[in-house]
Amino acid sequence: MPDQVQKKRAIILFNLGGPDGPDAVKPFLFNLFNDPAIISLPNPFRFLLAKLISSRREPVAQEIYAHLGGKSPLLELTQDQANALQTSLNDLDDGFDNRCFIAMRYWKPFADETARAVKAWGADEMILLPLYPQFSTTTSGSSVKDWKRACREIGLNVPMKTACCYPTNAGFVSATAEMVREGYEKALAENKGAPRLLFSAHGVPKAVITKRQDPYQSQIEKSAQAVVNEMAIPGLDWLVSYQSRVGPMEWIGPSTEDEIKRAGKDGVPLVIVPIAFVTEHSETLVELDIEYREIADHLNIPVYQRVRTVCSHPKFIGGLVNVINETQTALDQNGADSDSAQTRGWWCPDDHVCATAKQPGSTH
Ligand SMILES: C=CC1=C(C)c2cc3[nH]c(cc4nc(cc5[nH]c(cc1n2)c(C)c5CCC(=O)O)C(CCC(=O)O)=C4C)c(C)c3C=C
Ligand SMILES: [Fe+2]
Ligand SMILES: [Fe+2]
Repeated sequence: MPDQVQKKRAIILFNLGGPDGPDAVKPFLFNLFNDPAIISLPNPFRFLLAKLISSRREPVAQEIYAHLGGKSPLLELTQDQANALQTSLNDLDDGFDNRCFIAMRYWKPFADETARAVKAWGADEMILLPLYPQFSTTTSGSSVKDWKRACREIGLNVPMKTACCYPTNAGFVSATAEMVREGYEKALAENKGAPRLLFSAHGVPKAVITKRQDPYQSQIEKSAQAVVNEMAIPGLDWLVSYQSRVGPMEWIGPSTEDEIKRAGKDGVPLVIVPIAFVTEHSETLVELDIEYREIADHLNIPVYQRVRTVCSHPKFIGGLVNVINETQTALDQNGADSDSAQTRGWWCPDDHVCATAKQPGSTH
C-alpha cells in the first residue's frame, strides 16, 4: 500500500524470562516468588517469603542453569521468534509498520524498559501477545497486568489489545503435530512396541485452578486433544501430565515423573511432548532432557524420545500472524482493552480475543 500512511503497530511478546548469568539466578528467583500472581500474600509477608524461598532454591537453580552454561537461552530464542513474526507481518503489506518488542516478566528486558522503547519508537497502537498458548493467571495474566502498570507509569497511552490465549490455534497445533509425528515415528522405528505420548505441561498449584477459576488446565487438555486429533492415529495411547513442581503445596497432576515411572512398569516406549512451552529453556533442556531421561534410563524404559518445542517453526509463526490479525479485528470492532478488567478480576476481560470462548456469558 505505497500511497497510504502506515500505522506504527507495536507487537509486545511476553515470556517468563530467565537468568542471563549465574549472578542473575537469585534475583530472578526473587522476582518470580515476589509476584502476587505466584504467591498471593500481602506484603510484607510475600516479600519476606520470596527472600526465603529464593535463597533456598538458588543452589538447585544454579545447578540447573550450569547445564546450560550458567544462563537461560530463552531470550535469544524469543528474539528469533520476534524477528520471524515481524518479517511475516510486514510481508502482508496491509497498512501496518509492525515492530516486535519483547517484555520478560522476571528478568531483562523488563516491562518498564520495553514500554520506554515502544514510546520512543512512537507506536500508534499495541497488540499484546503472550508466548503462552494457554492462559494462566500465573503467566499471561501476570505479564499483561505488569505491562499495563508499566504503561501507566511511563505515560504510554496508545490503544492496546490483548491476545489472551490460543490453545487450539491451527498453526500451533499443526506445527506441534508435525513434530510429534516425527518423534512418534522415530520411537516406532525402534521396534519396541507402540509408543505412549506424554503431553507434559508446566504445573501450577491446585489452588490456582480452584480458587481463581484459572482456565490453564482445561486449555492444556484442549491443546493436547487438538494435536491428537490432527495426528489421527487410531488407538493412540496418550495423556497429559504436569512437570516442574516447586514448594510444599499440592499441584495439579498427574506428575510427569510419576507417569515416567508408570511407563517403566508398563515397559512402553515414551514420546514426551512439551505442550505449554513454545521455546526451549531449562524446563525442556534440563528437566526433560537430562533429569527425566536419567529416570527413564534407570527404569529401562525401551525408548525415551523428547519432541522439541515449536520455536520459530513457520507454521507456528503463521499461526501467530493469525492471532495478531484476529486481535486487530477485535480492536477495530470492539475498541481497546478496557481498564475495568483490572478492577473486575485477574484475567480475560470481556473484550479480549479468546479463541476458546464458546458459551454465552463464559469466556472459556
Ligand atoms: C506455562 C508456563 C509456566 C507456568 C504455568 C509456570 C508457573 C510457575 N512456575 C513456578 C516456578 C518456577 N518456574 C521456573 C522456570 C520457568 N517457568 C516457566 C514457565 C511457567 N511457569 C519457564 C518458561 C521457566 C524457565 C525459565 C528459563 O529457564 O528461562 C523456575 C526457575 C527454575 C527452577 O528453579 O526450577 C521456578 C522456580 C511457579 C511457582 C509457578 C506457578 C505458581
Ligand atoms: Fe515456572
Ligand atoms: Fe481468554
